[in-house]
Parts: sequence; C-alpha cells; structure tokens
Amino acid sequence: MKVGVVGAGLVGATAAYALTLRGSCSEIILTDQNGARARAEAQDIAHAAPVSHGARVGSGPLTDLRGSAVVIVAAGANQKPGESRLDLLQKNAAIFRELIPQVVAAAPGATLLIATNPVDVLTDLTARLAPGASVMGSGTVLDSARFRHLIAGHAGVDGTHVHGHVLGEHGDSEVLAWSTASVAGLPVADFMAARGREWTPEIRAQIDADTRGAAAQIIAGKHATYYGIGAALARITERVLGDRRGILTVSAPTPEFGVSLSLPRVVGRGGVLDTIPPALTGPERQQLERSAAVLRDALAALD
Ligand SMILES: NC(=O)C1=CN([C@@H]2O[C@H](COP(=O)(O)OP(=O)(O)OC[C@H]3O[C@@H](n4cnc5c(N)ncnc54)[C@H](O)[C@@H]3O)[C@@H](O)[C@H]2O)C=CC1
Ligand SMILES: CC(=O)C(=O)O
Repeated sequence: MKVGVVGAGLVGATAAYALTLRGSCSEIILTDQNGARARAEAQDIAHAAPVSHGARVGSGPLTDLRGSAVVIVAAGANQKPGESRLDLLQKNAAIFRELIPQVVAAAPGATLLIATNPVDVLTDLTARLAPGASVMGSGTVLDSARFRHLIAGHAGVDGTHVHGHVLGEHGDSEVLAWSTASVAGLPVADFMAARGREWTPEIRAQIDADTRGAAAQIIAGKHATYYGIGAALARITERVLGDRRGILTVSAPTPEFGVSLSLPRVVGRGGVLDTIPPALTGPERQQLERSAAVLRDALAALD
C-alpha cells in the first residue's frame, strides 16, 4: 500500500495530501528534482497524518520509489495564463524521456498514473518508454467531476448522485457526452422537469463552456489548479490499490483511435482492466473522432 509521487509541486503535493486525508494508503513517498521542496511538502503533509489516518509520509530520491504499487507522475511545467495544455508538450516530453526510465527502474511493477500535461500524449509517451508497464493518465476524470458538479448545481442535488462522462482529450477538444448524463437514474432533462428546475439549451451551452474552460478560469485567478486533480488522483489510486473496479474516464492507449484518450474504463489492481464503449449519439461520436485526431497530430509532433 505504498504510493510514490514524482513531482512534489502543487499537483503532486495536493495528491499526497488527499491520499493522506482519505486514508488511501499506508505509505507515501514524495520525490522531486528540487529535494528541499519534496522534503518540506512531505514534512508538512506528515503533520496531517496523526490527525487523519496515520499514513507514513516521507521524501527521497527516485530510488525510494521501490515497492510502490502506484506511482503518480506530476513532474513538469504547468500552464501560464493563455497557454493550452498542448503548448507544454515538447518541454514536458523532454522531462519524461529522462524521468520515466528511472521511475520504471526504481519501481518495476508499479502502475504509472500520469497527471502531467498534456496528459493524453504523455500517457502515450510513457507507454512507449515503459513497454509492458501498466500506464494510465488521469485523463478526463477531473473534467467529468466538473461536468457533474455543474449539472448538480442546476439540479439542486449532491454531485455524487449525478453521472456523466467527459471523453476524448483532457483539453480543448474534449467531448461532453450529454447522452451519458443522468441524475438519480433519469436523463438530465427529465430530472429537471420532475423537480421543476429550469433547463434550457443556453444552460447546457454554459455548462459546456464552464467545464471546458474551468482550468483557464482558475489559472487566470490563482495561476494553477490542484485541489480537483489532487482528489481525482487519490480516487484513481484507491481504485487500483483496493482493486475496486471503479468506472473512471482515465486515459489509456486505445488502438481503435491510435492514441491515448479518455473513455469509461474499469480500473482495479493492475490499472485499466476493461474499456466500456459509450453509446454516443452521431454528433458526439464525430466530436470524439475530432478529439482523437487532435491528439494524433500532437503525438505525431513528438516523433
Ligand atoms: N491532468 C490534470 O488534470 C492536471 C494536470 N496538471 C499538470 O500537472 C503538472 C504539474 O503542475 P503543478 O504541480 O501545478 O506544477 P509545479 O510547478 O507546482 O510542480 C511541478 C514540479 O515538477 C518538478 N519537476 C520538474 N522536472 C522534474 C524532474 N525531471 N524530476 C522530478 N521533478 C521534476 C518541479 O521541481 C516542480 O516541483 C503540469 O503539467 C500541469 O499542467 C495540472 C492540473 C490538472
Ligand atoms: C490544468 C488542468 O489540466 C486542469 O485543471 O484541467
């Protein structure tokens, strides 16, 4: 039940904090090229352990990842205001080419959970750099949470009872699969009608814009996003550690599309156990094809 975190910046440290508060694992090791940062974050998070679930939280070099069942990779540059995730590709790919072989050497057998952006293309790159390893990206787990949160706000209910998937790229071309969305088992429009809530094409369009634009809005306000992704990474990790077989829209190499992207997948011990083909409408399927094409172009730019 040991989890490694590579990159102890805002995302890596927040994931470690979420794992600690949720009692997701018994040991967490933070590692970063900035050793002082990793040490300080580990020390700070360790102080939350005795008042939560008692996880052992430490820091060290990459070799200390040995024995990790899951290694979360959040090392690399984040977006500056106005930058897209794909703008980070060449910079973060260079980091991954050096880093991933060292991670695999230190923690053979670990499931590698990629968070660094552009997460889909870096998931593909990691799968190439670590042949045979279990590799997935956090994909659109965060975007699906944003989608559910926004629907829940209009429905006037707790977001855990809202279901709905964002598919494709974790990025500008992502697809809000409205046909998969439901509240209390009802299609969203039916639920809103049953509760007498306002539900119009304009509200749907605003939810689309706010889901797609959430990262840019938050980055404009505070330079980075980390709480949502921290919780999402903890949840994905728990599904692997506990072999929970949760359905999550993680990113993984997908032969049908020739690239890593997000689809609903069964996640348990060993990572992605199965992919559930979503029943999409024609226009949703076309959007998904377009999103895959964006990612294929980005991947080709790496070669
Ligand atoms: N997948 C998702 O949904 C999300 C992904 N992200 C991405 O996560 C990544 C990290 O973002 P932040 O934590 O905000 O950035 P940050 O700048 O706070 O942290 C990045 C850390 O990576 C470390 N690092 C860089 N190169 C390294 C190397 N070779 N070895 C070890 N450590 C190295 C840096 O020292 C730094 O501590 C970015 O690419 C960001 O875009 C951010 C939010 C959501
Ligand atoms: C930064 C990023 O990828 C997000 O918050 O969605």
